[in-house]
Amino acid sequence: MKIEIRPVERSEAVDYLKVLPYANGLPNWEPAPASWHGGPEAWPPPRKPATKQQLEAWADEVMDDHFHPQAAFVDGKLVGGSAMLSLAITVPGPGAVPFGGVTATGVIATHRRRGLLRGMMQAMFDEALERGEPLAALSASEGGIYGRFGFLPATMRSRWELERSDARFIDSELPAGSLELVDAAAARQAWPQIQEQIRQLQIGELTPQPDRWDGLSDEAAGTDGPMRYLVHRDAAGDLDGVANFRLPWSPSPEHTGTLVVDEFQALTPDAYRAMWMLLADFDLTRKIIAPSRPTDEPLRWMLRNPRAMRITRQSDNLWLRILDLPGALTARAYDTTAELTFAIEADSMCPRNVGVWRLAVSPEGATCTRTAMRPDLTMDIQALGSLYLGGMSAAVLAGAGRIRAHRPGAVTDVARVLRVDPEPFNSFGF
Ligand SMILES: CC(=O)SCCNC(=O)CCNC(=O)[C@H](O)C(C)(C)COP(=O)(O)OP(=O)(O)OC[C@H]1O[C@@H](n2cnc3c(N)ncnc32)[C@H](O)[C@@H]1OP(=O)(O)O
Repeated sequence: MKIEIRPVERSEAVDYLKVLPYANGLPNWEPAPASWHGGPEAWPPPRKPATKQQLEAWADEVMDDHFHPQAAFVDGKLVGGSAMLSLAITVPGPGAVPFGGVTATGVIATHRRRGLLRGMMQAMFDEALERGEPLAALSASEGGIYGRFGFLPATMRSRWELERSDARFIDSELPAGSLELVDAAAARQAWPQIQEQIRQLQIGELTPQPDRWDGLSDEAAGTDGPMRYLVHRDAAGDLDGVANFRLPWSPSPEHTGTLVVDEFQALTPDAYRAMWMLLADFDLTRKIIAPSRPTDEPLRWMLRNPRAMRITRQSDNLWLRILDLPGALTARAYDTTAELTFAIEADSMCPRNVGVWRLAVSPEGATCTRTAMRPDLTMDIQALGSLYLGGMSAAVLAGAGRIRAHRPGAVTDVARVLRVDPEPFNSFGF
């Protein structure tokens, strides 16, 4: 049996797509909005296998400059594929760091558990390092697969519900500014404007694909009901918030009167408050559901009864992997002056990360160099990826045995250096 792992050529791109679940009409994404919103939609959603024409069109897309597909061949037959998408993520600073986003991954059932994904992952890590991307990231289809490749969650997300009758606010006065329901064409214009400003402010947010909002429409899709679009303008008339929401139709009474907020971004606390005050008290609805939101949602603290906002699901969101340790740690900013020495004992896929490192940070910048000093702590490479954006608690990772302190206070020092507020969040995947 001859195994070959190498980049995909255009003549092989349709074969590459055919090993991926979505090309076969299978669900390939566990936490899809439909399953999260808990509405009447069947799960998995019905999907048709891709047509010949669709496959050819996608094949052209996968040869794009930002998409880097790898394939596994066994005795000359393409049996597995995985790809990295060159993207950027907002890090503390703020600034954006390029990363390789792992996506479109599958190995056919007869060839699984033989190391083919591991081989493709190694090839993608090596290519990302050559392109100068110090990080890799992904959304995981299953939680048990990607830890062994050095990934761990760095952002989380929550699904919550609120009964409309409980949506009473501590301050019921609407902030200055105006709300407007707009059509899809206006929403397609509003989203890139708002998202670009959010991206610069929100740690963990990703650079969107240029066509990200092309699909917004006023037409109904299945039982979902048509998407509705809400925008907010400040007192000067400048756009500062946008939301997409639906009122799903259903023959079953328990699903009627639900308002689902699929996307929501606000640039200011006033826009945030005004938009939620409208959406949470929408006539002819009984319940509001937000399927994918940051875990530190301020709306809870706008309510007279904070307990009324019920988290019904919490999940990992973006999994991060440090490929180039000094490159990654010096690419983000720090608002404190401190020094940390830490050891990474093992990293078989990126061996240059192994060693004892001295990280010296200040608001002016950071250096990260190898040192012969005794480390303050030892951590695994997964823990460092999880801590990198500032959202994960060092104490929790120490409690889990992923960080071992060699002097008192070392774990608290890591938290002081890396932690951010509010929590990092990416509002979409790839
Ligand atoms: C980022 C994304 O794109 S998410 C989408 C991922 N795709 C899917 O889930 C589609 C269905 N699954 C598949 O196609 C395949 O099982 C893949 C792509 C997930 C894994 O491909 P494989 O070639 O079988 O993985 P490979 O053999 O390299 O596995 C490496 C290790 O992961 C383990 N592993 C692989 N898949 C799984 C799994 N689903 N659950 C638990 N462990 C797994 C293997 O046992 C192996 O363990 P070891 O290193 O301890 O020996």
